[in-house]
Amino acid sequence: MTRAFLVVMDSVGIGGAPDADRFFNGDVSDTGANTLAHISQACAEGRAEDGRSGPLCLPNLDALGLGAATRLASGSETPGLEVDPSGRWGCAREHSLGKDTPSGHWELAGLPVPWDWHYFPDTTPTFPADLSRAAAQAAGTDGILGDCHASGTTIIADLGAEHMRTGWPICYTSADSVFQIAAHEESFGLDRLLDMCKALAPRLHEMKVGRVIARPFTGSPDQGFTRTTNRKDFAILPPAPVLTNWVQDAGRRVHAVGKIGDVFSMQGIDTLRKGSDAELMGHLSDLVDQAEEGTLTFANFVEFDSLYGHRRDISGYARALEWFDREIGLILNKLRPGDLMLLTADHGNDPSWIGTDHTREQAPVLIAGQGTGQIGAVDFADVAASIAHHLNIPAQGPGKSFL
Ligand SMILES: O=P(O)(O)O[C@H]1O[C@H](CO)[C@@H](O)[C@H]1O
Ligand SMILES: [Mn+2]
Ligand SMILES: [Mn+2]
Repeated sequence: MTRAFLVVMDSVGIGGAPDADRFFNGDVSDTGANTLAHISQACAEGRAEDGRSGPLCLPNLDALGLGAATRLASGSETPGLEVDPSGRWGCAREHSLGKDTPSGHWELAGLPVPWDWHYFPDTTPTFPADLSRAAAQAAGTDGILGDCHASGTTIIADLGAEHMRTGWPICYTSADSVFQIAAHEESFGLDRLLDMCKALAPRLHEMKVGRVIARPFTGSPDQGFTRTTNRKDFAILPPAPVLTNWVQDAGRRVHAVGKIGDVFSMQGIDTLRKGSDAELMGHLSDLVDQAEEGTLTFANFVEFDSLYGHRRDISGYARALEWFDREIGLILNKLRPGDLMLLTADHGNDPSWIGTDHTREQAPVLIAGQGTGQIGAVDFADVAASIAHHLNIPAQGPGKSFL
């Protein structure tokens, strides 16, 4: 028996999506977006010097094949990431029609999304009137604030004071299929916000809106407002069994780390560990020490995306990558013979790109513990099939093992 560790570096895309021209940030298509390559180029050119300096330094990820995978996916230069890989490596493309977290994770788990998500138009108001009324009713207020496309940090800066004065929840969306509700943890109440999201979720899921997301924040008009880590996503249930179910159905256990619990609505998950990315790294390290033979550990590190990609903060994204590289190096050293650790991403979020939304890109596939060599260009669903193959359990869906 062996163990598998599937680690999603949220939004660490490597460019080259063949269908990028069908995805947009505002009016601009995602053709040419490349999260990793553009960060490495900015670092090499001295354009990412805030809290760090010089060329992007990712020796552990590059040794696994990150630079090589980026060049394979997109042909882009990756200054600073130039070694010959000693891991198994390749790039993966997504087929689902969304470029968000559920689409990416479900497809990596073997289930390309079989429907078109519902998106709200980039108009104000963005929500149909009956939905806004239902949201106000769920909050017990006379109305809602926002009702538009927005960046989550900008909208609480703009509307946080009015929210505290009126008590009305701030409802907004993005280029993703999401209904987000921001509310103050104390003045509005965290439990009340979570109850409101839970009450609205079935109606939105019925419309094929992928997620209702609680976005609690703290602070004051004088001091400014800050989001807390009590974010919670209420996602549509996957419509068919996914990797986590396959593993459980074979009598094995599944350990989830981070937002994996929310993304799969806890389907097929035995244990869940949450926290900041720094805390999640500790949980992943503990699981490498303790996870039982035959188990799957499935982790997501979200802060690349939430703190830096959406905020278009190149230096911050580079710092996060360099931190992750140092930490994962320590964990890779602890893998046991036969273990597999596969690092990948669910979509891109190029911090040098226009707008604040995700970017359609290919994902890296970096495999530790299973020898050296190129796996080439594969599909997201092949990741699930390969992990099932490694664990010696039956797979479902369209994926084919590259191991
Ligand atoms: O700007 P914030 O609130 O971080 O929102 C971002 O987070 C959402 C869910 O991951 C995305 O759809 C994007 O809009
Ligand atoms: Mn994501
Ligand atoms: Mn995101």
